[in-house]
Amino acid sequence: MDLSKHISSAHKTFSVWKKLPFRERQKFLLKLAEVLEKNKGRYAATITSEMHKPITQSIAEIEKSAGMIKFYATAENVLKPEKIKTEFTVSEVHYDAMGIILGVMPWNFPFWQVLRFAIPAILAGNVVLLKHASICFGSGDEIENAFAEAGFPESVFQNLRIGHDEIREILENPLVRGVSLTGSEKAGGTVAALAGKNIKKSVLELGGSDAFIILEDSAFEKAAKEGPWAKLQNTGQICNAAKRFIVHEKVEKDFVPKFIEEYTSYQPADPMKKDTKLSKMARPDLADDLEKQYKKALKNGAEIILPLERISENEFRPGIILVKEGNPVLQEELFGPLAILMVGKDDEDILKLANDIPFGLGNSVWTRDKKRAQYFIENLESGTVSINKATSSDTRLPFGGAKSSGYGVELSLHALKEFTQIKTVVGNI
Ligand SMILES: O=CCCCC(=O)O
Repeated sequence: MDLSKHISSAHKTFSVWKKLPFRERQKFLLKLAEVLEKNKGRYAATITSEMHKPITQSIAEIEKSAGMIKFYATAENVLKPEKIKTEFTVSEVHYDAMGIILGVMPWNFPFWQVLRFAIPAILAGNVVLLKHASICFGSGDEIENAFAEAGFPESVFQNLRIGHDEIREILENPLVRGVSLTGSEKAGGTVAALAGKNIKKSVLELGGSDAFIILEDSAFEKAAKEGPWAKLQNTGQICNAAKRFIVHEKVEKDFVPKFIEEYTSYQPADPMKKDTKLSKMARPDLADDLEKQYKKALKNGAEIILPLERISENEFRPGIILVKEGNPVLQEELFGPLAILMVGKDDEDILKLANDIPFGLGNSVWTRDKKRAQYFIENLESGTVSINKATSSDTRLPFGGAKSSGYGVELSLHALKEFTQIKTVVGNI
């Protein structure tokens, strides 16, 4: 592929797009949201055929994406110049568009992840190149076509059917000013190093192993109902899924049977059927990795609560293991239908278990006691803390990670500033 052709076309468009007023750019977004709503059945079928997500979850992904686009289409312009009081007649902060931004995006939410990065970047006046996961090139094409159908100028958004090797060439091009990556820690480190070498801004949204903490004073029946969904939607392949269920020892006996009952209602089935809640994993090699982690956990003392049963090359009956501190599997992300259960003796112990991992995306705490909730809010090391609800992203609120889960912010009005150049204007005129 002639990358320079795509980059120069993007650059040409950038010089016009960045000059359009914020409100004019927003009008294109409203049309894009309409296109998504109109074509949602087709887009959802593409997602499911490419990465096997149950069809109702693919539809929900398109609906959530359309809602997010509408949020930005009607958002306050937080990028207008800010006046600062000084002794000068003019002192202002401007937020200038940066240029071409590359998105390196994963297969687990083939529309949502791409759009939640691209929309605020584009609304801020940038243009976008996409390197999608190779199993989701069809979704990438659909997104590019959706921009065209909504009437965006050509090359505001381009899907490049390229491999990892071309990322270097793109980031070395001086017209490309930044990169946003959602994916593994390994991919994030590699791409961020390339960006750093070329002095380009990067935003990283990486893995997680979030805790779902159930204290003895909580509405634990509700937690037992929501917990399995928090773990198993998208067949457990979500960065901010609840991956470790840390239960207070005083409620273990009440919580665990209810949790297992709900958990076993998730069994793999045809992803195209409307009542399917769990499906195949995206690729057989990912199922191999999960099975290896399962075996490693057991070898290091984990106990089986529910066995992880492989029933085809990329399909499992979901499993649960009871894991104790020190098991090396706790330092890894389990990206699939295998949950970890841990038991803590008091709040301090539970907090220690929750934080003792390399990641920090979105922990969830269940308690009726405001003081105890406050203790966890202040001390959990993660980008999000959810109280008495499962963690999930919300367009209106910032989304990002702590520690090895990444850096930078997506969603909310904060994301609008991620790919802007702050320009200080000061003096007398
Ligand atoms: O893998 C990360 C997916 C994020 C899903 C969400 O936005 O809730």
